[in-house]
Amino acid sequence: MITVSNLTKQFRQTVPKEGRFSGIRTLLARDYRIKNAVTDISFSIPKGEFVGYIGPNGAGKSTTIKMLAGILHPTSGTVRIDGLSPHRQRRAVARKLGVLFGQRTQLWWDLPTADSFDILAAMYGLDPQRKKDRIGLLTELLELNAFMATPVRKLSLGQRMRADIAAALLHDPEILFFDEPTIGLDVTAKKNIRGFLRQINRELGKTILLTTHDMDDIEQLCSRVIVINEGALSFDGTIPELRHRIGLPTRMSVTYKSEVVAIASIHDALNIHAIDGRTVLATCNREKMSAMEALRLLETLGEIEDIHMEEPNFEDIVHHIY
Ligand SMILES: Nc1ncnc2c1ncn2[C@@H]1O[C@H](COP(=O)(O)OP(=O)(O)OP(=O)(O)O)[C@@H](O)[C@H]1O
Repeated sequence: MITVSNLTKQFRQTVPKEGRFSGIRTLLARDYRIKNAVTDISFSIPKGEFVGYIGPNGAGKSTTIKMLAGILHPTSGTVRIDGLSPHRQRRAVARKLGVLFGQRTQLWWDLPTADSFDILAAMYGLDPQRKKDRIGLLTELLELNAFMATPVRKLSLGQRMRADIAAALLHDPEILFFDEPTIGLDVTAKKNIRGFLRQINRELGKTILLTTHDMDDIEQLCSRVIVINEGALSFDGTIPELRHRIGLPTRMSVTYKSEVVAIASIHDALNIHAIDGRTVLATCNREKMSAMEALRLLETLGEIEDIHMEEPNFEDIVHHIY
């Protein structure tokens, strides 16, 4: 459904001047440098998949999305959406795509929310019955009823995001690009938005590419994650595969019934980090040793009263790949 082959985007950036009147001199200067925002990335996304597209600030995520949506033209390489070029067949591709940029709204700020849907429906050429059906379905799905008559500028951020998601879905596109749909939301609003995104993928069968800095979004929603770093693709696979690749150890805190005698090491895959009276802090490499084996070895140090195990969290794993 989405095929990206050797995609590259370079920007020409002005080299800033230093010293007196640097602002004006930079404006007048003709010195440029080439910035490789996206370098030779390839991936394909089949219909119905929910893919997280992540990377640190400035990694090239928005630049990629803009090329996928036909807003930017690649320096080299190709993008195909159902076999079509987003840049050359922009209109046909626009019918297949819904795009949301969480930091900006595509709704009309001073108009009631419903009026924005009317304008968008006219732009997409929806006939009156189709428009009624689509707005009815999306109002129910995204719980928009309470604020359809409210001007967009008066909506809470969570309401505005729901209205923007509805706007992206109005023409019933097959593919959705969501760029930071949970940015700035409180925990409850985030949970709600995640619920809607899950429904849009699972119940409406839409293909979703999600960009976010919130790793809970990725962990809770995406079956696959693509990581981009300094413009280059650094990982493409499932979350368990990413955990396996980074292989961070499991942390264990063990409390014994009596004080533990200091010991340097028990096994290569089981590191003892600290012993404090009756408590031992250890890490276990789960690639090399099961939790049961670790427990058996820890039992050789004394009678265990309590044990607390902490799997590496997804944020730490991602931090290692960035
Ligand atoms: N129009 C432009 N002209 C020049 N450089 C640009 C332009 N757009 C983006 N860049 C540069 O390309 C790089 C990638 O930017 P991009 O916005 O794609 O990153 P991002 O991964 O979306 O970052 P963030 O998470 O901060 O939104 C950055 O170094 C950015 O400064």
